Amino acid sequence: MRFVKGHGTENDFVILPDPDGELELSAARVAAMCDRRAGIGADGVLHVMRTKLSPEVADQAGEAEWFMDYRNADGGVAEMCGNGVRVFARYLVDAGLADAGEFGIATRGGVKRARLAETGDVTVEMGPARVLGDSTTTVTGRRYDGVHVDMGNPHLACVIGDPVAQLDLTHQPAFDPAVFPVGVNIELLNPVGERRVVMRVFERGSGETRSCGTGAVASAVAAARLAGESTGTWTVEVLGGTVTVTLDEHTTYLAGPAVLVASGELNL
Ligand SMILES: N[C@@H](CCC[C@H](N)C(=O)O)C(=O)O
Repeated sequence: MRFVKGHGTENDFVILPDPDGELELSAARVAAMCDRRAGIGADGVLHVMRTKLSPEVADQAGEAEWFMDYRNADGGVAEMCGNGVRVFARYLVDAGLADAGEFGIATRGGVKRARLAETGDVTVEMGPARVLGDSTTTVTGRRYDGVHVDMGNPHLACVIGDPVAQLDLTHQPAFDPAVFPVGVNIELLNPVGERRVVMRVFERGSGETRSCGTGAVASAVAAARLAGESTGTWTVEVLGGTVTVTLDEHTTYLAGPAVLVASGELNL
């Protein structure tokens, strides 16, 4: 079967075009594709299906022809992926499945509108960031306070005093399963200037990744709260580059590069 490989600030994905939903995408198959030694290697899979043929999101078909069925590297299903939507939009336009400009993409977290700029950047309206309270995480024995932010998927965004560059994120940071019964994506961040933060992330289902779009929005929300702000544009530096997050009163936007790097035939 045909695949494309792409990334958004080095959050990388295997894209699987399957318009009519013929592919049996088991968790084991996804995990095998995402394996960085025995497979193609990726943080997740973007399964491309027609919205109207996907019962989970068929109600979004009037606003979005294509459904981004997102899977984490461990094979688990996720509601949303911010960098994934940006790469998915780039793929749809390159494959001739959508016209450049603005269009909707169906996700388990609702329809997201994407816009491609001539520079190659893709901006996505991510919808409102819902702040649901506070919680904590523990990384190598140190406890950090954070904000629980729902971006369609769950986040705990922690503004910390320690430099994030020095953190060991090779193991799952501890979190409160009563607050996050289906797991959580954990962001750790330092403010480094006017509306500018450095972020690292440990993603549910993938481990530490080099970027996370929904996590960048959650981080901007946490940093803005600390600064006593609720709107504005924030620059989020991640290991794989830089993304821009705009918070307005009713919604949020994520912008940054989205590139396709390879395509080929997958031996199932
Ligand atoms: N990297 C993504 C988020 C992918 C899903 C996440 N791991 C989850 O399980 O919620 C992004 O760019 O937002």
